[in-house]
Amino acid sequence: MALKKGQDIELDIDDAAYKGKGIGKIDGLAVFVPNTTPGDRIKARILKKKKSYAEAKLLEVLEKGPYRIDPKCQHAKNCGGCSWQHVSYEHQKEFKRDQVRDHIHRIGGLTDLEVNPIIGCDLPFYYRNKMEYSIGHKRWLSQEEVNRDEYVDDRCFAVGLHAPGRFDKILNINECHLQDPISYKIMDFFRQWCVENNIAPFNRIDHKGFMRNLIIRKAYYTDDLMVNIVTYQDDQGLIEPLAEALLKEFPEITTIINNVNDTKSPTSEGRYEKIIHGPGYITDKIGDYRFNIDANAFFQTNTPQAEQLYKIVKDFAGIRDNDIIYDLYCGVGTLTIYLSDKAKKVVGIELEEVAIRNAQKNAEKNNIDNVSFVKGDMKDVFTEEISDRYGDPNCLVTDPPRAGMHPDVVERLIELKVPKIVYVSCNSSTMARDLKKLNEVYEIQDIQPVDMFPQTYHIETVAKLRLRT
Ligand SMILES: C[S@@+](CC[C@H](N)C(=O)[O-])C[C@H]1O[C@@H](n2cnc3c(N)ncnc32)[C@H](O)[C@@H]1O
Repeated sequence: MALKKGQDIELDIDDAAYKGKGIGKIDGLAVFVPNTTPGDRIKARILKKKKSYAEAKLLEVLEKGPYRIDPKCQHAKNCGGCSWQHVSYEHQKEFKRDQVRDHIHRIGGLTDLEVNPIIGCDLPFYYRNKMEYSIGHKRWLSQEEVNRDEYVDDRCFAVGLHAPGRFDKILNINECHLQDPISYKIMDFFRQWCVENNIAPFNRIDHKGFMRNLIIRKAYYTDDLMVNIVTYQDDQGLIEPLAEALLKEFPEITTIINNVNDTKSPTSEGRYEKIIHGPGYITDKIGDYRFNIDANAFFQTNTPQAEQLYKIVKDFAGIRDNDIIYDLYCGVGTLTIYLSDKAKKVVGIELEEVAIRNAQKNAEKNNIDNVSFVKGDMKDVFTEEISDRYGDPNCLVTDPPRAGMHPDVVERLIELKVPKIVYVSCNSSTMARDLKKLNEVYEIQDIQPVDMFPQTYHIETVAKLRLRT
């Protein structure tokens, strides 16, 4: 049967594909369908047809597969935030491990290597320490509303998450189970207050309006709770009564910030910020170290699981007293600092100026004096010059962004012949590509997936490498 765009089909889902989609086959052609799980029999509509695959949207589950459960959240079907809430957590973990194994074997060519069972999260919900809600003047319609085939007014003060792939439409939510429930309660109160007080949502098309984002950060180990209101103008006459109302309703709030982004750029980081209440930051902990987290600072979003991840990195690094460790792509230096207690010296390298400044502040706050930070693009700064300044590393940790390491950086690692390497990755496909090359010189001894983001398809993987003798 020749499939066509717009055609409705019935399909058995046989496997879980990358990015949380289910996959079934029609006449040998793979069809990818979000919100499905192996064992489901479904009705779906073809959205895209290519030579070697098709993409479809779910219309109806005709028979539920054995892994399917009812999602906790009423928005799960329409929200891009969670792609696997309809799958039991036990099976989410299995699917994630299968994905890592598939990448390591198929892309990395390391077919003899087994992948360890995934380290799951004790808290499969309410684990995020930060939620960034977007505000818009139009809401995303649910599938049911679209199917009703009648006009629905989508204009409103919408607060929630962006609809998948849309910068101008917001899925207007009133619950989200990824952060402590106080987060969506604050969001709900905030929306109601703005509507009652005629505050205009920011319109991303004509760049008019006032409210742009609401960001909530809640520390895991302390009671610190930050509300960061991102606006298009600096108008304290509007912000102050809102802050007062928030503090009256939620006395748990420890700090309120107003970030003013008066540019057209969609970023939630303001050109400047004002502290409306409290110290302007929250404090959280990883291991024995404390970190002050500003409104715009990066911090690992799942605090207890970041600690699990760092413990594995430390274990795979097998640190000795005299080790000089390089921490490539160090971000704000949390891992650099975590690794510093036993090593002689740890050198963090990172592209972003602001992250480097935060890393230095974090080291000072924790009284750590055996760490240094270098700013620059890895492919340009990770050179002999750094070795001349700090000594050749005998242990190296690398935690690149999703794209993996630049080929020049991989080449440099091959040249350097570091005795011990630990590779941390949020994208096992690019990690597998890099490991394939590194395998020429380094033996890949262990692959450990860690689930930092339950309900989503994201997965962290840690690999242990040793120089071949
Ligand atoms: C996955 S994060 C690292 C997180 C960090 N290891 C931690 O545990 O918090 C990747 C980091 O790489 C940085 N980065 C991205 N491209 C880079 C490049 N070309 N050179 C150096 N750093 C880069 C990003 O700014 C980001 O901080």
